[in-house]
Parts: sequence; C-alpha cells; structure tokens
Amino acid sequence: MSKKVVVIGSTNVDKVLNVDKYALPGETLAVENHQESHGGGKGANQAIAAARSGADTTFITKLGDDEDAKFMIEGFKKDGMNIDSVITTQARQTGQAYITVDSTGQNSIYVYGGANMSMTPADVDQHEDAIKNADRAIAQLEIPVPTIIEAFKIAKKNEVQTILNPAPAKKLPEELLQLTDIITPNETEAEALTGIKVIDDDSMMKNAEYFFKLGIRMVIITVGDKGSFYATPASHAFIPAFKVKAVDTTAAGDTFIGALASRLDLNSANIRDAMLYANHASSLTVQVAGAQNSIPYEKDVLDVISKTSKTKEAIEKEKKQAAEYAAAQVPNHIVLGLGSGSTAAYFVKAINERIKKEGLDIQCVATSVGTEKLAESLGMPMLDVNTIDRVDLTVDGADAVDDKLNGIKGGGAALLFEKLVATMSDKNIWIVDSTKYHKTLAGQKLPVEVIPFGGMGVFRYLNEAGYKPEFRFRDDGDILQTDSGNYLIDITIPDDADLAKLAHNLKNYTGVVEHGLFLNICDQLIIGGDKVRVIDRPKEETKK
Ligand SMILES: O=C(CO)[C@H](O)[C@H](O)COP(=O)(O)O
Ligand SMILES: [K+]
Ligand SMILES: [Mg+2]
Repeated sequence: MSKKVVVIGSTNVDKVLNVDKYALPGETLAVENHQESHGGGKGANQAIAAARSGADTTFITKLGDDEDAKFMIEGFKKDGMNIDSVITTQARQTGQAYITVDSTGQNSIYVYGGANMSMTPADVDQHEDAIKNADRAIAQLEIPVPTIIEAFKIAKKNEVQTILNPAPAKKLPEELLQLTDIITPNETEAEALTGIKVIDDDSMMKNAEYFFKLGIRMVIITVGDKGSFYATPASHAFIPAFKVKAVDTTAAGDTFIGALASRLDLNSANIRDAMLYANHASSLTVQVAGAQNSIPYEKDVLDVISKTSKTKEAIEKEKKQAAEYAAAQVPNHIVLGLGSGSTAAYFVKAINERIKKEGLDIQCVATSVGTEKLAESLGMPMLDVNTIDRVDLTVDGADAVDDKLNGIKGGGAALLFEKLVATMSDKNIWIVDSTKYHKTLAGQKLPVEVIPFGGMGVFRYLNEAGYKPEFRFRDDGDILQTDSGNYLIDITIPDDADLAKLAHNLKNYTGVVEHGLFLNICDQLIIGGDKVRVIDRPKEETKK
C-alpha cells in the first residue's frame, strides 16, 4: 500500500554556469560551454524522490507565473506528482539558484528565494485538504517558518505524521519542534539546533535525547557518506552507507528523505528496512552528476537491493557448504558439541542426517537454548554439559576469524555457553561463509557479556576507554538478554589492539561475565564456497 506523502516546500530552478575560472570584479569572460537549467529546491527534490519511489505524492509549493514554473511543472507531472496544490503568484518569480562551477568543480551559489519565500500560512490553509488526506507531511527550511508551523498544525490536528528536514541549518522556534514527529538533520543541522557536536554514537544519542525532550518521537541523523543513525526512545542504530564511487552528492540528502518517507511504516516498525532502502537510494544519487536528474526510481533501488540480497542467498549457500563439509568429517563414537547460529544450524541438521542414516553412536551437547531446542526437535541424543568433563569435537560458527584462526563469537548472543563447551573440547572446528574471514579483527564488533546489575558501570569504563560501546537491543527495541539473563555490550576492536591484553582486561573487569574473543581455540576453519577452503591451526602453535 503506497504511502500518501504531502511535501510543503521550495522549488528552485538551478541555473548552472560552468566556467574555467571566476570573473574578477569588472572583468568580462567568454563562456564556451552550453548552459542549461536543472530542477532544484529541497522541497521539489524530496517530493520527486518520494514520487519516484512509489509514494502517492502531493506537492504544495509556490511558483511565479513564468517560464521556469512551466519547466518545473512539466517535470512534476512526468514524475506522477499531484500538482493541484501548486500555488502561482504574479508578485514573485519562481525561485532560482545561480550556481557557478569552475574547472576544479568548486561551486558558489546565489539563491533567489523568490516565490518560495512569499509562501504564507494563508496559502497553506487554502490547501488544508492536501495535508489532511496524507499519511505524512514533509517540510524543509527553504520557505518561511510560520508557514511550516501552519502546515504542521493542520497535520497534527488531522493525525498526519510530520517530518521536518531542518535544512538549511538554522535555529528554530520550539513551537515548530513540538509540532514535529520525525526530525531528519544532517550532522551540521543537528548541531545548529542542539549545540551538541556529532562525532560518535554517543553524541548522536545526546542529540536524539535533546529532541525527545521536545516530544519528537524519531530522530534520524544523516552522516554524509558514512550512513545514517536513527533513534526512538525505545531503540537506536547506525546503518552504514553503501560504499560507492561518489561523483556528485547533490540531492543525496533529499533523496534519502523522500525515499524513506515512501517506505517507513507509520508505526515505524520497519525502520531498519526503510533506512536500508533510503541508504541504497541515496547511494545511487551520488553516483550521477546533477540534482533531480540523479534521483533514482523505485525499480533502480529495488534492483540494487536484489543484487545485494542475491549475495545474501550466496552467503546462505556458503554457510550450508561449510556445514555439510564439516558434518561429513565427524568420526563415530564421540561426544559432539553443537554450535549456535545459522551456520551451526545447517551443521546440526546435516550431522543429524548422518546419525540417523548411518546409525552413528554420537552423544551431543548444545551450546545454547536455541541449539538445544533444534537438536531435541530432531530427536538427537543429548547430554547435559554438567554431567561430562570433556567433549571430543565441537563444531560452531563464528562472526569474524583472522588469519591466525583467532575469532569473535557472540553475534548470536550465545558466547558464554559456546566458550564453556569450546574450552572443554579436544578439538574445535569453525564453519563460516566467506564474509567472516578477515586479515585482522581490528574494527570488528566484539560482544562483552555483563551482568545486568552494574552493566552501566562497565559501559562507562568501555566508553571512557574509547571502545565505542553499545548495549545490544532486540529488533523489537527491548534490551537483549542472553540465555543466562545477562546483557551484551558490543564494542569496536581498536586498530592497534593487542587481542590477548584486551581479552585479559575485559575478563578482569568486575561485572564482565565473558567476552566474544576466542583466542587459541579454533583448530580448523572451514570456509564455505563451491570450493570449500580448510585452514588448520599451524601444528607448532600449541593451544595455550
Ligand atoms: O557465536 C555465535 C553465537 O553467539 C554464532 O556462532 C556466530 O554468531 C555465527 O553465527 P552465524 O553463523 O549465524 O553468522
Ligand atoms: K547527484
Ligand atoms: Mg551472525
């Protein structure tokens, strides 16, 4: 069901002058290149982005009675936008931006607000229905603030969600912020409003808390080519941008917002997917020079998503290949540790097939409640880990493994039981897809399991030590609890980390139960693929 979006905002015609160099005062320079006009304006860009992503889009904007207006309206109609609420004035020209770009790509812009800056609350009142009939209303700061306030008042009165893109950056009256449900600043715009510099997750959270206090329910901070952060009082996360070759970032921010508005459910339940969609959309915009012409259509975004999700299918295939390869190697008459996570689940099913078909004499030990449930549902013979003192072989997944077979586990929140079983196993085999194998673990996320009481103390220690800690939340926004009822704090492994020292320091900190660094544990790594790769721990390296 496509979202009904109304955009109340600006339209500019960008007149671009490509020159070799800027003319000095009094100087006259001939300009060779052909000059053309492009559509622009944050309102128009965001309306176009929403419309091209399939939203049922109505645009309330004010244009002069001139050629530029005709040029823009043609474009709006081509994008299937509802233009019944475009207001025409004789008193001002359509907004224009005079952009001079020199041979180095450096640009300077003069913006003539024109009709945009003459849009009044009365203009908006005349198009009250266009707002009333929408699911959500979006505004930016290229039209007068009192006009936005009027539009948002109508929206709130009619339970229409309000999204404020506070660009270009400036201070705003609390009245407007209190009428805003979702605010979408970039890092500079956020700082202009809150005075809190955006440098890391913590400062993004502080910005979010500032807006929550005003009654704003969701804060989205776009951080250039790094990605975008979202926060509601219940949950938050940073969604990294997709690494692409950026040619021209113009309209990337506007694309993100229009695309997000076309996807985000009104109860925000699909926030992660909507953010991923919007990140994909703006990653396409930056790869094309220009503004509105570079804003992608829904099918382009879905194409790039299906390409990445195809790798998702490829990854699942590799997990299965690694798991089935490992299952085929398991000897008879042993006590077998069953790992946790999606790759280990393929292994459990594969070894269960062998036990049934070949009548193998294998007793199993689970490394999590999830695996125990899976094994029992398959009728596998289980042992209670407290009744044995050793395991012959454990086969488990991993989140990241380096070229010394040191690894990180705990992505699936089972690290404590996994480490218990791994350390009592004579042999540990890890099964992974190719995205898990890295030269080094630096920069990877490392889970630290802490007791709930006092977890904040550990968080503060990790924060002060510069590990960028984040409590792990479930997708429904509640804090995650492990099988043992503990919390997980994910930290980032610093580039120059001494893993043994890091493991030692973490383990020794009061309140830390265990961490996800598994050093000198893995004896053999099996990496899935059409050609499975098997890497053994070098013989001379005795397990300490
Ligand atoms: O350590 C684990 C659970 O705590 C998992 O083995 C690890 O997260 C890998 O899981 P997956 O195979 O699903 O990527
Ligand atoms: K662009
Ligand atoms: Mg995982």
